[in-house]
Amino acid sequence: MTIHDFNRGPFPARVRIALAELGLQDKVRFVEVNLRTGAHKRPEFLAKNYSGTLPVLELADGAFIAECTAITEYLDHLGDRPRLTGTTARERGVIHMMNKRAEIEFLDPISVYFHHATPGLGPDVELYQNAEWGERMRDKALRGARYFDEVLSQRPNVAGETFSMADITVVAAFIFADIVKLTIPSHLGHLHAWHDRMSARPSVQGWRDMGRSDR
Ligand SMILES: N[C@@H](CCC(=O)N[C@@H](CS(=O)(=O)O)C(=O)NCC(=O)O)C(=O)O
Repeated sequence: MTIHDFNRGPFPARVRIALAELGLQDKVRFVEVNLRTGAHKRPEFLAKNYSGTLPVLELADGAFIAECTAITEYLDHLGDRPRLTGTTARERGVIHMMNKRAEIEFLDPISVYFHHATPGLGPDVELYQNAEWGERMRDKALRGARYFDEVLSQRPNVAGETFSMADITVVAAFIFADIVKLTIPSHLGHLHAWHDRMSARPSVQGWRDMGRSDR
C-alpha cells in the first residue's frame, strides 16, 4: 500500500497513528506531497482525490481511498478483528458518532482557522481567505475542547472505555492546535489528563518519524 501524505500534517497523523496502533507501519510506503506548492490541487493529484486533500491511500490494484475515517476503517478491517472502529453495532455507532463530532466540533474548525485566519499554506494555495470566519471557527474549536473535557470527565476515552479512532481524531486536533498556537485552556483538566495519557502511547510519540529512511 502507498500513502500520499504530508509528513507533518495533522490529518496524515491520524492515519499514521492508526497504522502504528494496528502494527501495519511496515506494510506501507509514503509518498510526500508538498502542500506548500499546491501540488495537491493539480490535476494529477485531483485524479487520486477529487477533494484535493491528504492523506490518500493507494491500493495495489490502483484504487484510491481518501478521508482519514475511511482509510482507518479500511486498515482496521485488514486484520482478524477491528481494534479502532468497534466490533459490535453499538460500539461502531458510538465510535462513528464521537469521531465525526471530534471532526465537526474540534479538528475541522482548527483547520478552517488555519486556512482563513493565518497565512495557512501560503498565497499560492490559500486563494480565498475570510479572517472573520476563521476566528469564528477558532471560537467553535474552543467550545469543542470544553465539550470533550466534559466527555472525558465521565469516561477514560473519547468514545467509551477503550481507545478508538475517535481518540486519534482528538489527538489530531491537539496536533493542529499546537501548529496554529491555539492554547487549549489549562483549566480543562480532564481533557489535558487524557491528552497526557495519549501522548504516552508509542503510536502518538512516533508518527512523525514513520516512513523515514534515516530513522
Ligand atoms: N476530510 C479530510 C481532510 C484532510 C485534510 O484537510 N488534509 C490536509 C492535510 S494537513 O493539513 O493535515 O497536512 C490538507 O490536505 N490540506 C490541504 C488544503 O486544505 O489545501 C480527511 O479527513 O482526510
